[in-house]
Amino acid sequence: MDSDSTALLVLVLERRFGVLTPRQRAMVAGADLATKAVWLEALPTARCLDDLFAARGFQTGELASSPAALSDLIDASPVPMVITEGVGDFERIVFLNREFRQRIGYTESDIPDVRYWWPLAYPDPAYREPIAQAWKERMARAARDRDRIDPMEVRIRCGDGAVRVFQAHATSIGSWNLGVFVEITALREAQEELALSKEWLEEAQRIARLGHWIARPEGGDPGRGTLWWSRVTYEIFGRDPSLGAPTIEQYRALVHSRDRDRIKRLVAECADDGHYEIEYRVVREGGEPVWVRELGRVLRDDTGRVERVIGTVLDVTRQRALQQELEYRASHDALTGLYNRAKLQQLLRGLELGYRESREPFSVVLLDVDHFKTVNDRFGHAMGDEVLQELSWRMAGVLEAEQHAGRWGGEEFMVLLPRVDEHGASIVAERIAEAVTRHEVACAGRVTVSIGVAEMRPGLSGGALENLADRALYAAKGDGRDCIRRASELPPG
Ligand SMILES: Nc1nc2c(ncn2[C@@H]2O[C@H](COP(=O)(O)OP(=O)(O)OP(=O)(O)O)[C@@H](O)[C@H]2O)c(=O)[nH]1
Repeated sequence: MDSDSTALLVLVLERRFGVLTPRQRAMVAGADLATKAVWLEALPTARCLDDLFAARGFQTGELASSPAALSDLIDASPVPMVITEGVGDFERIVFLNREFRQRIGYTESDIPDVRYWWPLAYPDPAYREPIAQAWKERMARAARDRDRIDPMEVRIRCGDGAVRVFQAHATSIGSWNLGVFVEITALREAQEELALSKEWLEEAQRIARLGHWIARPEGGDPGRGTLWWSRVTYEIFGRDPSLGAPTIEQYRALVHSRDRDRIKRLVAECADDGHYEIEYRVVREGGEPVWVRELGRVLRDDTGRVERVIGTVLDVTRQRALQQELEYRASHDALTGLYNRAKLQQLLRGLELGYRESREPFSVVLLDVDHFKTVNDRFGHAMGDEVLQELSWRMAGVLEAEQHAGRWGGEEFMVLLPRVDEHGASIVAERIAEAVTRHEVACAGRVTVSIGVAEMRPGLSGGALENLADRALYAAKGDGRDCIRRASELPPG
């Protein structure tokens, strides 16, 4: 009986406080029944094992000697407990403690043996049968080995109709079995709620293309260490989650080589509050490029070492593409694909500024299609459009990378030539004229252009330079068209 009471007490204590140390086990084994009784009585109010072992003030010879007294103590346990006798379908309910009766809502008269218990606790046969089978097998094994069963999670329909979740533990003591039902309904509900919130968060992040992550640098070096990524972060970076979390080095390998150092610098130099924001390219496996916007926060310890970096990552590939398209449309002529007037003016301002600061020469070429009205009148406006497109491509084809061609308006075009003087500009103009007139343009036949060129000079504004080129162009028109005139050769005025 004494070893049985020790086993019982150890079980009860471990359910409440976790696994006992060998010293604590020895204390329990060495205690007489009266002391054990005191401990069990103090169990509901004890905060820790030391509290319990310090409990005094309850001594009755009766408790020490009577098995009935032991059931009184079990009755006081804050955990639902049941004492049964025998195994299998004939497992007889001997005793249900107060907590069991109150929480699970049945009394001994409701469940004389387990055959009554199963249908009450588990009304759905599809759930009941495997549970009953597993319980019987475990109890038979526990009885044979005088051991405990592996705890089982069960969803019990209680007397009040509510389904509660318990972790059922049991141990066999002689011909008796002690079942202990630790309720984990709140835990499971919280876990389910958490899982659901996680699922919703993930779904919301998937819709928004937004992931989050935590970096734990090694030795304060943000370039080395481990990362935690949310599921959507894996999707954005195109990494298979089954490969596990990447190291910081593996993450850096996914970042476009031209952006890596920019990120490193930003993290190292970010503002006092630790926040930073950056857009960079990620090259996914297979080479697919993705643009991301990262918002991060660097957390440092008291010595200033980087402890953690946390942040979000947003896939902005679509926005980037849209932004690029808008920028393209705002700066390019829809018909010819060359720069539009606004962009030419902006480039002209830039060149003018450079000239003022360092006297770097540049020239403007202004070009107008000759008798273009006739093309429209003879072949129609659509053919006129085609002629303008064809001329644009021919013109762009003779220019170098930094030489900018654009449509100044109607059938008039401008070319900006950085680091080119008027002489160089007239050579470029000749090349353009040659490219335009060399072949006939579709069914419009041979098309010619008149060109004016002008070089930036001290005291001129960009607008005045453009006027000069315009005057040179008019001179070319006046001289019979299909020719080039330089501003420096114009009569004064
Ligand atoms: N098809 C087409 N025609 C255009 C476009 N923009 C302007 N034009 C036409 O270009 C013609 C320009 O005519 P004018 O200014 O009289 O000049 P021109 O006929 O080229 O004569 P010169 O410049 O004196 O040689 C007009 O008929 C405009 O309608 C365009 O985008 N497409």
